[in-house]
Amino acid sequence: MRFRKIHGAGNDFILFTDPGPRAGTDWAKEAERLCARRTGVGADGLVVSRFVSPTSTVLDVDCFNADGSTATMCGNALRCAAWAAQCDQGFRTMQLRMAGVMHEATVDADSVWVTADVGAIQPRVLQTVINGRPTWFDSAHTGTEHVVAVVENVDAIHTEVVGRVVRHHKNVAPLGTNVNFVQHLGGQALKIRTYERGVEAETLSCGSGAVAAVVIATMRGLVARREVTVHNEAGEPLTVRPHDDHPNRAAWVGGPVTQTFEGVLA
Ligand SMILES: N[C@H](CCC[C@H](N)C(=O)O)C(=O)O
Repeated sequence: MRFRKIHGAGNDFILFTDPGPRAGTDWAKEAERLCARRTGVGADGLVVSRFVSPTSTVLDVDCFNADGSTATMCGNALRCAAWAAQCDQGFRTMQLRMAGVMHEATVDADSVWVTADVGAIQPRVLQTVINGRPTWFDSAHTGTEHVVAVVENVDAIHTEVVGRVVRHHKNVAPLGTNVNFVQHLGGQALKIRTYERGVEAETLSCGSGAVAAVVIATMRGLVARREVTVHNEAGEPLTVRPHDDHPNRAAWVGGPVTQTFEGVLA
């Protein structure tokens, strides 16, 4: 079976495009096996993308985290699936359905954009001590669970240590959460580090996390409600801007997509 190894601004995936019916495939188990960095292909997640019909521009996209859990939303996986569809079929705009939610996508020369729904926001959902300082996290649902702490310097944080504690905090049980640390760089620019649930590690970028960061930074008055650049560990920033038709309920997130290689499973 052929696959693409592809990343959206450093968030890397094993992507299967139109893999046929494959009725017996346990994709969750395959995600765990193939995402393993040493014994598999290595990735943050496994993505299966299928056109709903041969003539349609609608794709069904399933995303599994490296631990086999299902991601209800993954902005970077959607961006990678849209890039691949453009590459294979030539469509520049399409719709992508993930976990029953429809997303729009646009493929430009150097960026791939997808929409993320913005749901409930809960200020001060939990507090923990970071480097001796009590720090609040706000939550923002952007298709999946995210909490965001605004800090002075994201580079001073032991992301994996704090991320793991917050991810399991009783106030976000039983689902847990993705954990974002955000620094305001001034103007319309943020810097982010994300600990991802399901990968159980820091990833180099996170689309829905970038949207959550912008939602919280806007709520706190740090940035204005227009385009924001979100710098990440990959050094490949994502751009987040409000959706033109319903700016309070959805955002576009865009940035680079890179195919690293294609392969055939043994
Ligand atoms: N990296 C993803 C989010 C994955 C979410 C996943 N970790 C979960 O909540 O299950 C993104 O680009 O939006």
